[in-house]
Amino acid sequence: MSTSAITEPDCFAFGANDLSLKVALQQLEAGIGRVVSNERLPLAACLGRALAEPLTAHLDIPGVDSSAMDGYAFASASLVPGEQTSLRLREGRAAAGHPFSGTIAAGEALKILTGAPMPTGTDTVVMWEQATLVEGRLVVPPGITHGQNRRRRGEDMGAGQIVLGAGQCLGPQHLGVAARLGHAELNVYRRLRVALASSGDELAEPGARLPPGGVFDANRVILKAALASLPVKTTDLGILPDDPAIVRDVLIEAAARHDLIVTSGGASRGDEDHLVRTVRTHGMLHFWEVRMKPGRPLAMGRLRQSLFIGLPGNPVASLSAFLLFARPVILALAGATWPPTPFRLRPAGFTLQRTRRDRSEILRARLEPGPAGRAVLVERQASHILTSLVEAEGLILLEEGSGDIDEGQGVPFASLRDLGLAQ
Ligand SMILES: Nc1nc2c(c(=O)[nH]1)N[C@H]1C(S)=C(S)[C@@H](COP(=O)(O)OP(=O)(O)OC[C@H]3O[C@@H](n4cnc5c(N)ncnc54)[C@H](O)[C@@H]3O)O[C@H]1N2
Ligand code: MOO
Repeated sequence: MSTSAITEPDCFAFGANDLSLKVALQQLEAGIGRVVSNERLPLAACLGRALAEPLTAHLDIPGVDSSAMDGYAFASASLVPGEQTSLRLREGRAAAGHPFSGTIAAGEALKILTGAPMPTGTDTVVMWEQATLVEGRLVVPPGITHGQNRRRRGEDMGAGQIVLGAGQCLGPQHLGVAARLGHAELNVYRRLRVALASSGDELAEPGARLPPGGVFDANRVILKAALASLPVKTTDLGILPDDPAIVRDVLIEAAARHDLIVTSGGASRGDEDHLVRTVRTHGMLHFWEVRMKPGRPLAMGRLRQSLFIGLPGNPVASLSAFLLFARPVILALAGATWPPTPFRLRPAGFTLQRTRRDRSEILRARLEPGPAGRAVLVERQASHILTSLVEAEGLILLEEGSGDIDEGQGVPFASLRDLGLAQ
């Protein structure tokens, strides 16, 4: 597969270990590049893909001046200012797809339907509800302005204008823009090949019998669903046991066929944290240990041809780290533009004494109803409390160094939707 602007062999190898969240994100944004090549696909298959080249309008849209309403077209110069005007109604009509071929003279009007090209000699449309027909003549009330109800040629898209930038992830509206310009295909980047695994002997598949001390695997379900909205093709590697030989074989095999391996669990330094050890032994590993809570044990590296992101095991930490770090990285690897920060200041509906200012804190919050929309914290904030992400509408990010929070003070809040969760 041919690639260009390929990511450095070890693109995570900058200022590893003990980074602030802000610096870590800045370094990733600067250091991560696309690793996928491009292909031409029919429009319907382009949904969710990143556009590989800018899309420039080669036509004016609308292609001609046309009517925005059902009514009557005439020249505004035919109207008597401040008074009602009687115009001679011409035979025939202009309809969408059926232009009127004649010319409308001064003092005349023609029936016109929404979307119809403006007949020669006309520049203004009165809606039929506002006009009256009196003995074959059209009476137009005062107050109709020049150009009213007329759509101008090229006012949506002008020929030569860039309407979609390269790297744009294509949603239904973007496909619509391409279709409106007459494109049946687009040049898009291939999907990033992502392998996803969970790790830990305690984990069991939902639906299976739970052994004593077992935990149903929630992270893989969450992450697979979150990946589904990105331009990736996910391979599910299942649950990796706490067995170094198996972990090694599965990861090395996956590395040969994927651009990126994403795992959760086994990311810290416990006896059974084999994932990171495998990557360190057979590839390159950077324990980032980003100064944030939750999500500090965030491992990044490379295993053979594949990049590696090791997310922490606690479900809230895993999803927060995925949304803040893995998602933008995946988008960039897949040729999409790095997403702008979704955090916006909201008034705090709480007070908080910050005991540790040497790390960023990610808190789950919801917005109070009403125009003020104060952000209030959900009650339980520990990183194993998965239901906190159901109670929450979004995350508050308190950067390291920032002080206590007083009620009413602006705090950076991003909705889960803006962070990339579809629902
Ligand atoms: N001595 C230290 N202990 C721990 C540290 C530390 O810095 N020093 N960090 C703590 C933090 S913070 C976190 S987060 C966890 C992360 O550790 P791991 O990534 O190695 O995660 P595990 O130990 O495998 O699991 C942690 C926790 O999460 C549960 N888990 C794991 N995977 C899943 C899954 N797929 N679905 C649901 N739940 C999962 C697992 O059962 C554990 O309860 O380490 C702390 N310890
Ligand atoms: O990442 Mo750990 O979950 O901070 O608690």
